[in-house]
Amino acid sequence: MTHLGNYKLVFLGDQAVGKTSIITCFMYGNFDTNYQATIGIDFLSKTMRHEDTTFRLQMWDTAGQERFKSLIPSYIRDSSVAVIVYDVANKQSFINTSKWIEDVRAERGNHVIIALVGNKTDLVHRRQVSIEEGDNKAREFGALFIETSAKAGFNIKPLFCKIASALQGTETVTWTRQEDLVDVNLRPLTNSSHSEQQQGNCSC
Ligand SMILES: Nc1nc2c(ncn2[C@@H]2O[C@H](COP(=O)(O)OP(=O)(O)OP(=O)(O)O)[C@@H](O)[C@H]2O)c(=O)[nH]1
Repeated sequence: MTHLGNYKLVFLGDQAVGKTSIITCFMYGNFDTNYQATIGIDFLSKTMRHEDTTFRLQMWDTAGQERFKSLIPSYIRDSSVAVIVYDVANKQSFINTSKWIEDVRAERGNHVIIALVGNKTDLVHRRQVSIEEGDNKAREFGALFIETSAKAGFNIKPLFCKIASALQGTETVTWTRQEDLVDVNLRPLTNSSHSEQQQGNCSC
């Protein structure tokens, strides 16, 4: 049976890691090399279909700049998903994800899906964070994990499919079992990295 879920997603992470670019790629299938810092918080919404469910995703794109930090906690409080982004070519942005994850857990406990996202995989020769490091941190914090390139349109749709699968899981199980279910549900999707996903194509 088709039904509609309404979910709030908050995008967090350091300045210039690619939060806006990931959302723009997902929404419009394009990429802008010019950097325009997000001022405060931006809002976009998109409806996506996953299996027999239609999801309305309300996406809150936060600014990585320090001066806007005070705005963020109220958006964390309201969201059922936190997408925490780092740049695989910027080690410090990866280190700083721990603080974001801790903030989200402190506010929402287990009542939140956290997706850790290593962006800019196209910067192959500048990589400072391995897939293993990303995966280990995600496991440590009970988060989903995926690497993306907004520039190449790589793994962007699968990121949102992973999130949709996890949200579907939360409808049928209690929160304490959520992490088990996410593991089981998402295993087939983790293989999607063998080929670059075309924008608009959803592998799930
Ligand atoms: N090479 C490469 N560059 C990217 C990628 N994603 C984003 N960028 C570039 O990185 C810069 C910052 O991207 P944004 O999407 O604005 O980053 P942000 O995290 O939203 O930044 P704030 O709004 O300051 O928090 C821009 O110049 C983008 O073109 C990517 O996957 N690969």
